[in-house]
Amino acid sequence: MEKIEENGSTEEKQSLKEGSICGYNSLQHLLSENLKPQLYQEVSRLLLGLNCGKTLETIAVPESAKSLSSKHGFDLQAFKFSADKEVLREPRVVRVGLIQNSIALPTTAPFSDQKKAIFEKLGPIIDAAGASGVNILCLQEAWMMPFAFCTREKSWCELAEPVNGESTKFLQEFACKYNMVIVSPILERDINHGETLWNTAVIIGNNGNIIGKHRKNHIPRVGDFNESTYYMEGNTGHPVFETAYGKIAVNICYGRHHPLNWLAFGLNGAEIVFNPSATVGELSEPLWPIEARNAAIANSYFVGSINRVGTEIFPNPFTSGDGKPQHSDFGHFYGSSYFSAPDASCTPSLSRYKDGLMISDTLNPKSSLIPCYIRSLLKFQEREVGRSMRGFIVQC
Ligand SMILES: NC(=O)NCCC(=O)O
Repeated sequence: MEKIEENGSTEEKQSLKEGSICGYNSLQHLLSENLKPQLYQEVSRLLLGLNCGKTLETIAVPESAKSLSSKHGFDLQAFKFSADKEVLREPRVVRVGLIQNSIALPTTAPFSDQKKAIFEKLGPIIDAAGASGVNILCLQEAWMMPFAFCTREKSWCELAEPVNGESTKFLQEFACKYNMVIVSPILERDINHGETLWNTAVIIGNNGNIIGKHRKNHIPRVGDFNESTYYMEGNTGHPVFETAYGKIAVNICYGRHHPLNWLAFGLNGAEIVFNPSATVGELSEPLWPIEARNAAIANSYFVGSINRVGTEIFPNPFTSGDGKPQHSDFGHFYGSSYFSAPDASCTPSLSRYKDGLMISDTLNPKSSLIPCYIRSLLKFQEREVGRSMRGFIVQC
């Protein structure tokens, strides 16, 4: 996107409207457009780290994925984390995808139309992931609905679905078509237990089978994020799911602020942990590039962080008991999805305001040649902390 005119106030208004940073779609874009190439390289080295001593390599995606991205206007980026080759084992490369998206219709549209429009919008992005050979794909938190929890209105509960509901069925087709594991974070209605609502990630296997589910461990009660009106604190512990491509776990949104969540998933053997989120600039943007990346370093696994995009405006203004005037939106969901690796390197982030697909090749993080920054600490954690915690952890 072109930078808009130098006039501060016009720039500011435009940025607020679309969610850009002064006209740029990401911090990396802002820096690359304004710094001399050599300076940008240095800043990038410090901001994103180096993988095997080098800037992270990009990978080629097929023309069909590129044309889906330009036709449907979503950001598409693809990278490859490397490691030294082992002599006795082939590398186990897992191609992972993250999707961020805005809602597709105004929140005043009939619920069924809203959901259908999100399905339609996601189809081409999932197709691009499939065409690019993605093995494991993760969507954003509560991807099948607007993030209505701020409103505290009961009607939005209607959008909740059973684990094997409409959204799962929609994704099962893609899982089969592309032999792809899909992590689908939804608002769950537990029809077998009094219709209790949960914030749940459904793990769909590469044959379209349901491998399992994980329910969000920690509910935010911060400003507009009073989500406890809608769903319960999860009761699934810290499961790790054995998929055809590797062991994965899901630390849903607010759970990323709690180091023990990350540790527990690591102790249970996760190789890749996803953090599907819905979070806004004012609240968490300075934390966003730090927490997941730190978790990858501290626990020696890869992390895929996903945040939704856009500003969602609700029909009835609401307050959140925080003394602030009533308002009709949460703020801007700033996207910026990215991957982090155990050696402290990370990808640039996706756009701050556009839908996007981030692809990255990861390697078996337990391989002795993955440049983990603190491998010995992980061993210590497994031995000392694991001994005392294992009893509490639900193993899949
Ligand atoms: N959905 C959710 O857990 N939001 C929390 C926002 C944050 O802490 O970044």
